[in-house]
Amino acid sequence: KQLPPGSFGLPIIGHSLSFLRAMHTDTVEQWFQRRIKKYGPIYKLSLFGTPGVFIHGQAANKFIYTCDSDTVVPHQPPSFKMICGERNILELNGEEHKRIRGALMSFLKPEVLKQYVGKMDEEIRKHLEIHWHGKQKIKVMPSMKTLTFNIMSSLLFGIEQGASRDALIELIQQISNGSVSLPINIPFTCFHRGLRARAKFRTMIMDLIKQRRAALTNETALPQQDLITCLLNIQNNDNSIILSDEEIVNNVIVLMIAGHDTSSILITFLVRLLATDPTVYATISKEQEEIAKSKASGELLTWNDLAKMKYTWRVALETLRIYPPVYGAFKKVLKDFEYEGHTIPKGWQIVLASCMAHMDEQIFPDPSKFDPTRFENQASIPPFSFVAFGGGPRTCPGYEFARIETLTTMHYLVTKFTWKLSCLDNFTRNPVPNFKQGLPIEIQPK
Ligand code: HEM
Repeated sequence: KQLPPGSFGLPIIGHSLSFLRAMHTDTVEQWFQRRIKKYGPIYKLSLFGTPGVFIHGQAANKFIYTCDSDTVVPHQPPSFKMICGERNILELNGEEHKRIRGALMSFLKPEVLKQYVGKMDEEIRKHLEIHWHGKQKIKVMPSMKTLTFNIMSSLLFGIEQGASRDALIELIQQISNGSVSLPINIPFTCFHRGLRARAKFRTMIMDLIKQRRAALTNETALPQQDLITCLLNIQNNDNSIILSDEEIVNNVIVLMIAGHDTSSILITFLVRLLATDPTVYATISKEQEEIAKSKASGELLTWNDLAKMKYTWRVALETLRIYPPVYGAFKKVLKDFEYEGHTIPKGWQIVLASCMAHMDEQIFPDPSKFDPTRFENQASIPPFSFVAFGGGPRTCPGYEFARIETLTTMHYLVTKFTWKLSCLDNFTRNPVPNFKQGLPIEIQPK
C-alpha cells in the first residue's frame, strides 16, 4: 500500500496539541501550510487519537463532498452522538440521510421560508428595541447569538419570548458544549451537564410535539406554522409518518447547534467590517436606505425587499470566504480507497481543510483582498471552490434561513444605528471563531 507521506507524531497525542494551539490563534492555515511544504499536498497525521490524512483544494473538496457514503461519512466526536441522539442527520447516511434531510427541507426551502421574513423581522426589531436602543455600548457577538437563537426558537418551535425560551437557551448551550467534550459521565463534567440538558430538552420537545399534533388534529394549527408542525404534517405516499418523534427531537437539537452559532458569527464579522471599511459601509448603507425609504413606517420587510439587497449579500459571501465559520470537516473512512496515487485505509479520518480553497489565487486572485465583486457573477466561481456552506448532498440546508436572518438584521443595524469599534478585538477558533471580548462597539441611534 502506498500510504501518504508524513508522521503520526507522539503516541496517542499525535499532533492534537499543536493543532488546537493553531486553532486558538487562528493560524490553522499556516499550520497546514508548514506540513504541506515538508510532505506535499497530501500527508498523514494523527489528531484526537485517530490516524488520518490531510487533503485540501478544489479537487479534494469535490472528491470528498461527492464520495459515496459506503466509503466516506461525516465523523463527529463520540460525545456528539450520545448527546444529540443516534438518529440525527449527521450520523445517518445514504437513504436514511436523504429521508431526514428531505423532511427538514420541507420547512427550510425558500418557498416556505419566504412566508417567515415578516416574523424574523419582528424578532429582530424586538431584539434591537430591548438590547440596543438606549444603550451606548454593545458586545456584538453575544448579542447576535441571543438574536439568532431567538429567531430559531420562534420559527422552529413557535416558542415566543418568555420563561420557556430563556430555559431553552441555557439547555442548548449545555448540549452544545457537551456534544464536543470528553464523554466522561460524572458530576460536574461538561458531558454530564450536556446529557442532563438533553433529557430536559427532550421532555420539552416531546410536550411540544403532543401540543402541535393535537392542534393539527383539531385543525387549529396551520401545516407550516413552525418546523415541528411541518414535520408532523408530512407523510409518505402510503400516509405513514416520515420522522418518528425521537428523530424529530434528535434533529431539532442538531439544527439548533448548527444554525445559531454560524449565522451569529457571520453577522458579527459584518458589523466589524462596516466599522473599518468606509467604502463598503457607504454602499451597503445606500442600498439599505433606499429600501427603508420605500417602506411605510413600521412596515415589515418582505421577500422582495431581500431580493433587492444584492450588494449586502455579496459582502456577506465575501466575508464568509475570508472568515468561514466552519473551516473544514472531519470524515471517517469506511473502506480503503485510492486518492491521487495514495491508499487511504479504512478506519482513518480525513481532515478536509475545505476552506483553504478560498485562498487559492488561481481561483480568487489577490485572495487576501476583500472584494465583494467576486460574487457579482456567482456562476463564474468554479464548483467546490467557495465552500463556506459545504458542498454535494450535505450542503448546508440552512443557507436560505441564514441569508434571510443576516440580511434582515443588517437592514435594521445599518438604517437605525452607526457604530465604531471600542477596541481591536481579536478572535480565536474554538472550533468556530469567537471574539475574545465579544467585539465591543459604541453605538449611536441614526
Ligand atoms: C452563515 C451560516 C451558516 C454556515 C456558514 C453554515 C455552514 C455549514 C457547512 C459548511 C455545512 C457542511 C458541513 C460538512 O460538510 O461537514 C453545514 C451543514 C449543516 N448546516 Fe449549516 N451553516 C450555516 C447556517 C445554518 C443554519 C441557519 C441551519 C439551520 C437552520 C444550518 C443547519 C445545518 C445542518 C442541519 C447541516 C448538516 C447537513 C447534512 O449533513 O445534510 N446551518 N452548514
